Order: sequence, then structure tokens, then C-alpha cells
Amino acid sequence: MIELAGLTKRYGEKVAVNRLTFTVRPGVVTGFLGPNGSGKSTTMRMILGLDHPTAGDVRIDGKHYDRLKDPLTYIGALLEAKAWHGGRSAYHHLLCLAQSNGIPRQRVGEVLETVGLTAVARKKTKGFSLGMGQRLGIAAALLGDPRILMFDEPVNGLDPEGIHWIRTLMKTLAAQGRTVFVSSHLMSEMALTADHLVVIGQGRLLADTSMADFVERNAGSRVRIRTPQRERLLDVLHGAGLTVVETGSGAFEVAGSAPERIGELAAQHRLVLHELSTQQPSLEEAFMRLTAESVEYHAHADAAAGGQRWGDGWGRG
Ligand SMILES: Nc1ncnc2c1ncn2[C@@H]1O[C@H](COP(=O)(O)OP(=O)(O)OP(=O)(O)O)[C@@H](O)[C@H]1O
Repeated sequence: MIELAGLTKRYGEKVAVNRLTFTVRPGVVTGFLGPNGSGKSTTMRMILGLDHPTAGDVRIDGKHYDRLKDPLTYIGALLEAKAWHGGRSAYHHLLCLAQSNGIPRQRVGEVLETVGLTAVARKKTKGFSLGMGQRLGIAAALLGDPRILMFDEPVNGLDPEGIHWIRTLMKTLAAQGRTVFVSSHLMSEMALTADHLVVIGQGRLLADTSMADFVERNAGSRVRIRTPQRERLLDVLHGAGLTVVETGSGAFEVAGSAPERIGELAAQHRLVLHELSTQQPSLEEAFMRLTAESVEYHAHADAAAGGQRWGDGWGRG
């Protein structure tokens, strides 16, 4: 379990993380979302004791990171790709980490097998592809067999096979009862991987809820309709006080009404329907709606302060 209480980080005037309070629980994959610069990496660095909070507190299974004996056996993390010595082999890189963390040598072979790097274990890592590098970073995170795992943008730059592999791994780790905390900008991928979401904007907590609840609350489902009697059905729907949105290709959508009600209204007026389907909103839509406000505020505040706007500074030496 990871517990944050009022966690705050300032860099001069800039408040990168602003009184964050939430708990990352075991047994599920928790996604960590936020627009660029919202404070995700800073938060993760504070969890690992790499940055010191200006205020507040963060605990790993009840303890501060720097109080953990052999921390890799409590929490494993992937923060940045290729953060290792390129002249070493994958095997030696992991062996050094194991030896300095009181981890038995046999774990090196085990984690290399888990991440599929056994065949290249003795090769120098500087020749590794991005995907192999991510696998090695994940092997290091798994080395101490920790109960808590944290991954910052683990699928960045990976091919579909690599992305699928990481997704499966995270779900497996959570199913084993571990705590899995992962950030990503790839909404479609996050929608497939995470059960729970923590969303931040400008360093502040915007949501801490299940994936299903987050999407429903922030986007809401809609009903898609196609009919050859378009004008008459529009009159009926407007007459019933429903808001209709055109979606192109002759279809339209209604929010805030069950398909049953629309079907019954059409039947009462003897109107033909060619389609009546519930549209599940995407995580991306929900995320964009929730964070748009904080991004807009940011843009306005910058403009008001005479700060940098889109395109400023382009072409200057
Ligand atoms: N060492 C630092 N010194 C000054 N400002 C910093 C420092 N590290 C981060 N910041 C600022 O703090 C804010 C949060 O940055 P952070 O990297 O944590 O965001 P993020 O959510 O991880 O962004 P991204 O999605 O782009 O990776 C940003 O405005 C960033 O410029």
C-alpha cells in the first residue's frame, strides 16, 4: 500500500504537487493520470524518496522510503528508460543491484526469464532496443519480489506486442495481490489495464475512483439513433425535452436518456428506427472533459500574466 497525506512539492514559486492525499491499494492496477506537467513524475519521485516533500507525508506499507531495509524488496519502480550503465550486460546490471540490496543471486535468472531477456542476458545493454530496455527496467523492478510496483510511462515507445506484454504483466502482478501504480498518457491502453484511477491536474487531486465510475461520471453514456424519418423524430425528441447532438453520417445521439424511453417515444409516434444503440463513452473523453477546465485555467492564467502562449518562442535562436 502507498499512502500520501497532504503531499506537497514546491520548486520556487511553482507548486508542482499540491496537498495530494490518496491511497494506492493492493490487488488492483491503479492508473495515475494527468496532463503534461501536472506533477505525476514529481509525485512518483517523492514516493521513492528521490525528491523531498515541501510538506506532507508519503508511506510505503506504513514506513518512509528511507526507513526501509533493502527497499527493492518492498517497492520496485520503473521511472526512466535506459537508466543503467550501457557497458554492462543485462545479467551484470541486475547482479549488482541484487548484491547491493540483499537479494539472492538466483533471482537474477528468474527475472530475466520473466521479462524474456534470458537469450540476451550476457550482451552489453548499450545495444538494446527501447523495448529490451523497458524489459530490463521492469526486471530490475521485479528483482526484490516486492509487494508494490510503480511504473512511470512503461509503454512509451513500445510496439503492440510489447504493450500487450506489459499490460498482461501488470494485471498478473495485481492478481497476485500486489499494489500496482502506473502512469500513462495512452488512454486506450489505460482503459484496458487499470481498475482504479487517480487523476491529477496542476498538482491537485481531481479524481480517485474506479475506472467505471470515472468514465460514467465524467462522460456518461449516450444513445445513438438512425431513422429514415429524421425531422419527425427530432420533433418528438425535442418535444420530450431531450438534447440531441448530430454525429454526422445521418445519425444523432441523445445524452441522459435510456434507449427504452427513446424506443417507446418512437413507437408511440409510429416512427421507424434503423438503429438504437447505447454508446459507451471512452476514458479519453472522460479525461479530456475533467482536465479541460484545469488546462483552460492554466492557459488563461498564463495569457493574463503575459506569459508564454502556444507558438511563442518558435524560430528564436
Ligand atoms: N526539478 C525541477 N525544478 C523546477 N520545476 C520542476 C522540476 N521538476 C518538475 N518541475 C515542474 O513541476 C511540474 C510538474 O512536473 P512533472 O514532471 O512532475 O509532471 P508530469 O505530470 O510528470 O508531466 P509529464 O506528463 O509531462 O511527464 C512541471 O511544471 C515541471 O516543470
